[in-house]
Amino acid sequence: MSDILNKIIATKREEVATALAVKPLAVVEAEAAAQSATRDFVGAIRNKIAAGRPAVIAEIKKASPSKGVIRPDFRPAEIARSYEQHGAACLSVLTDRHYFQGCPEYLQAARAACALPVLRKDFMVDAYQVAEARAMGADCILLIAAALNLAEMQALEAQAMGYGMAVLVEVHNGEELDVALQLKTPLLGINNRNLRTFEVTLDTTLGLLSRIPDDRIVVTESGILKPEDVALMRANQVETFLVGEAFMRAPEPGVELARLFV
Ligand SMILES: O=C(O)c1ccccc1NCC(=O)[C@H](O)[C@H](O)COP(=O)(O)O
Repeated sequence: MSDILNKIIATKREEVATALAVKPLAVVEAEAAAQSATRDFVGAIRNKIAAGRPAVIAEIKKASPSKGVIRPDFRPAEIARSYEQHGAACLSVLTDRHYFQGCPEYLQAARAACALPVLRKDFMVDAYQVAEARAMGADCILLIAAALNLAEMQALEAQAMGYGMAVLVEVHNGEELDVALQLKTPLLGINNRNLRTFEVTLDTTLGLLSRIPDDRIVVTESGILKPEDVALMRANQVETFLVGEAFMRAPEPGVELARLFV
């Protein structure tokens, strides 16, 4: 249990146990079922690509384990509006409190401020969190292959899809990719950041590309900082991007989105 990903996963299991004692799963499931319809996360990405534009999943995060506080003056609703105004396809909102200084209320505020579909960016280890994600309004969840086995991912994927949510499955190496490709979701994220060492290289995406079937949408995640990074990915037919830090450090995040993705 020494690396950060293992620590985060251990914290998540504790959080679920605590939450279950306060609010039973059946109650959260009822809240999830009472939510209004999901927004089409995959459709929003496909529409951008069909229009010849890169599809940007624009992240809203205050802090991270590798970078500390990134955006001290943090206003999720304003950021969401700025992203929408400047052409984001979707949002990704950190809801983890302990490591990212996020919370469910940030997701709710961001989603209420715009019409974009929203990913609950958190570390899913239990069915309880999937129900919670829908109950807070999320349109998509993240499954990290480094943190789950195939049976766990399949069960969480089926549950999410049962709620009408999309699933972004995330890998960092070929072994994880082999497992992830057994899921149904078309959204295949390649995280350029090693979540155990924090090392970031875009070669991670480039190295796995040839192994991904054409029916998947590759999402390159982390470390996209400048127009040259975007150009490199697009030259390799990667058209979907998950970007956080570069936008979060800019005075107006949407303006930076437009600058990076000209
Ligand atoms: O970013 C971290 O420090 C981190 C540590 C442990 C687990 C996950 C972590 N980050 C999540 C992400 O991968 C990023 O938020 C996302 O891909 C955006 O990356 P960036 O554009 O580099 O902010």
